[in-house]
Amino acid sequence: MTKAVSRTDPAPAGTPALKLTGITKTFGSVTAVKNVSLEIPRNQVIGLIGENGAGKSTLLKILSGLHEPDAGVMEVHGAAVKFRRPQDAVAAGFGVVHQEQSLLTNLSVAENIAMNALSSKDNATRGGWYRWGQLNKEAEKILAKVGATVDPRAIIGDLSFVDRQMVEIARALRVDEMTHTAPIVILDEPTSVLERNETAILEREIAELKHVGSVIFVSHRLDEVRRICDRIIVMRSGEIVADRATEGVTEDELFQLMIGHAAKARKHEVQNRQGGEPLLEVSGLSAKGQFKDVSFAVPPGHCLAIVGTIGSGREELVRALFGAEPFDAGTITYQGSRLQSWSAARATRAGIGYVPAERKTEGMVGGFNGPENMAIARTGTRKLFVNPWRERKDGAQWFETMDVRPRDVKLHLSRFSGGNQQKVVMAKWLKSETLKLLILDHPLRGLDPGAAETVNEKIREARDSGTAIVLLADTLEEALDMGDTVLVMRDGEITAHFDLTVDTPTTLDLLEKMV
Ligand SMILES: Nc1ncnc2c1ncn2[C@@H]1O[C@H](COP(=O)(O)OP(=O)(O)OP(=O)(O)O)[C@@H](O)[C@H]1O
Repeated sequence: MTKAVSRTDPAPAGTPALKLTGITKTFGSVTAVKNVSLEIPRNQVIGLIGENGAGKSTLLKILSGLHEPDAGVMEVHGAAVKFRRPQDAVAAGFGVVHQEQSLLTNLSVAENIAMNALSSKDNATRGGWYRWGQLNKEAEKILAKVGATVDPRAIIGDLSFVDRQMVEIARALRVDEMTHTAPIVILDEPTSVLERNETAILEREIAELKHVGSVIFVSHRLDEVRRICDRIIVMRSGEIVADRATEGVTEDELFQLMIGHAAKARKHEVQNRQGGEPLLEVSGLSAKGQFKDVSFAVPPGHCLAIVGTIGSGREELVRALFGAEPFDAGTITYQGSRLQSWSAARATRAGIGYVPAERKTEGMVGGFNGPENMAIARTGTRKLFVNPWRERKDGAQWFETMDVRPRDVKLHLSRFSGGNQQKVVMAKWLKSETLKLLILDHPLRGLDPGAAETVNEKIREARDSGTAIVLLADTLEEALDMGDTVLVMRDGEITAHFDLTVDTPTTLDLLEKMV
């Protein structure tokens, strides 16, 4: 049961929007959130950071009514609350924007925004009929509040990714209209799938949000957290280890607070790895409406980074290289042979690995444990004849190498934090002895800076031992750091090709060719 809090019954001035005292949540032997106490005032943007598995998602799930804490007290605008289901959290004024977008792409903006309300009784319907005029008007009002200029009648599927994200935020804010409570908006890595230039737009909008309510912002990008947030809370092993005003705290300090030791920045030195027969050669490759006339070559032991905004066609291109999507003109030559009929199963048999961005749906099986996931055979099923003891021993070694936490090889992958799942998906490919080409679609997405460095190190090791890498990086800095060559794509075409052994482009040079 949730005690309703309303603007007509305001809490005394200075009462925090949210107060947690001694919140604890345990799963079996793991205490994911340990005795957490914090206060969030109205009209502040709070950053929540921590390593993979630090307990951020669990805390957010408690705030959004998905988990009940084992102990502790939650107060919203001065009143104690207990959330048993997500609707209780919505009724108390919590709006959540999850990591993965949850909009229905075939419905309009207004319909999606209203959906938050349609499950509860409000004035969106009368006598069972939706009042479209009213829904559109309300959507327009809420969108204006977040400064978005999206047409409420537009179909979600036609919008850019950033616009969709704005609709997600507007929808989260809908709780304000429903409950007349200053909302507490939770943004769980809302920028992790955005390119830097798109992030800038969202950053401005988030800064605006604090005039309406309070914001809890989770991100692994420390520079972004520093720019957007007034205060930064650091979690480590389920506990709050620091709560700092943003002013005067540096990225290095934040990093140290998160992991407990100093960063080991290591700049990638581009060596001249050119030369030798290309392992992969793409010539005039086209797929209608996705990419056009794409040509490049990748020798063994070479990393090709491809940058571009959403809609540049680079995701579709790499999926075509892996045989997961068709192409209708041009040629792919691999190990000297022109590919005739190509499929993901053939690609895998030929030593090509692919780590998809959508790892939850394509990269892992949540109901298998870590070693089982790493042993998944090419067809997506487990091998028929496995030695379970070996599988587990091998898995345990990779858990160590990739620093997967917890080191529990029996635990189903669905029970791991997002970042730790990503490490297992990466290990699955990196451990393959027959790997010749590794295609990585946003391999660092969701990883904390320490884990990202570990994964990059493993990618470099694979490259140095002769594996060719095609990388869709999360950031331009990452593309420049990891790539030997950088290709820029815009609207399906290659707009620039930088050979980093001779060219020294800046992120701005890349950006110019992207937009
Ligand atoms: N349903 C569950 N069952 C068992 N253990 C869980 C469950 N959910 C989370 N955990 C464990 O709780 C700990 C905290 O996980 P949580 O997902 O909150 O981390 P996080 O900080 O959000 O990490 P990330 O940045 O990787 O998303 C981890 O050790 C995780 O394995």
